[in-house]
Amino acid sequence: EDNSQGYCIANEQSCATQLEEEEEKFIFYDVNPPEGFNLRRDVYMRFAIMMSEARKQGRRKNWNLVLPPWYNLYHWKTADVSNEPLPWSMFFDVESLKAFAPVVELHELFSKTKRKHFQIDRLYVLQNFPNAFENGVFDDKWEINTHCDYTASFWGYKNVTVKEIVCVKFQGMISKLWEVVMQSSHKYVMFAHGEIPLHDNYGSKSFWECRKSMKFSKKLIETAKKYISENLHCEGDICSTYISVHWRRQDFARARKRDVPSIKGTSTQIDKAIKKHNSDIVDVFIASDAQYSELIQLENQLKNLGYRVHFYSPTENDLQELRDGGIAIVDQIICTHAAYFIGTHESTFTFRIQEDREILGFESSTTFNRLCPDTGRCEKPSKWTIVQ
Ligand SMILES: C[C@@H]1O[C@H](OP(=O)(O)OP(=O)(O)OC[C@H]2O[C@@H](n3cnc4c(=O)[nH]c(N)nc43)[C@H](O)[C@@H]2O)[C@@H](O)[C@H](O)[C@@H]1O
Repeated sequence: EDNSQGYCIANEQSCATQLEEEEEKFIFYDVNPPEGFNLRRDVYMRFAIMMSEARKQGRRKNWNLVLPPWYNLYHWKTADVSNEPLPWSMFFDVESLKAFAPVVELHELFSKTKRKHFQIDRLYVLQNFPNAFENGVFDDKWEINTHCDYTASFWGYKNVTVKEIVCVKFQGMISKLWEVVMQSSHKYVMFAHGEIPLHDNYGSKSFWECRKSMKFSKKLIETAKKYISENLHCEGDICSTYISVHWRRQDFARARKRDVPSIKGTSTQIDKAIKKHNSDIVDVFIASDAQYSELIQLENQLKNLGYRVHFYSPTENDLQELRDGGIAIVDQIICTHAAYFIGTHESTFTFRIQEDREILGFESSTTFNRLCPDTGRCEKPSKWTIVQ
């Protein structure tokens, strides 16, 4: 450092450039490939809060978080939509994210550095400790693991590589990750398995501030609002005209039979909930990943009970423009504005809808409701209410 300062005095122009370069550092992260979109949103929040809390404390002001492009998500199955890495602006209002934490899109960084080939200095591969409760306690801790085997992939970019890979066993709060970051003076540091570090304070004031900053893109909001206005006859944020259901099927219907109802059980529960909440409601909006044949069965059963059933069915054009990820968000926004919402047990897709309803100010009894299995126990959903 002394040397570089000496150089700076001798040559002011490069001094400025050099210091500026030294100031800006970047954290990249990635998430376990099979994880879905809505868990990834929570992982983002952990990193964004880590950055913003450090800044609030007047520390690490030169560090920025690189938003990992959305690439090749397991649940995005529309085959004929081209499979390229998507920026966050496809789904979110990035200016709003930036107002909460120092984040940058990967393509912004590419254009800033003007390089054809981008090399990350060090990649830390996070791993779980084999025994989280060693000696009966869950301590926050980390340690370098010399047994390390990892094939890195960088959101589909062939021109991104890494100089050095280090495996780190990690458990505990994400703020502890700064200790790992500060191991070196590198400029570009990446974490794989970003889902391993936990929130410092789940449900705290800064949690909700970050959550509020995760506004969806204008395009997605407009698409959902147009659908609500045309099909569900509501113009405002808090609609009284329809109820919404997130009916998660696929792997949930196969592997979580004890948590989810049959198709018949679903229609019976929806009918019961409407009668209890407001028997004047006839419009039911269903968001689902179910197969077409299952949707038709549910629709017929609800029709027989006297309801009008609505699904958001994108046109080919919508699908090309919004992609699977955007279509799912439109479903979520429509669910968010309903008079009453029923979700699926332990689905992060449902959790994100519940959070948005908290932000809009719905009565929590209209939000924290779930579909129960046809028989057996049905635990009430946890109420993660907003902290202002
Ligand atoms: C058991 C776990 O469940 C986790 O799912 P869970 O939390 O529901 O929620 P997500 O993590 O978002 O993953 C489910 C994905 O399935 C699609 N999907 C689910 N429900 C709907 C819907 O109502 N409408 C539309 N359009 N799409 C839907 C969507 O792509 C969504 O991101 C998975 O991420 C994990 O990989 C694992 O399978």
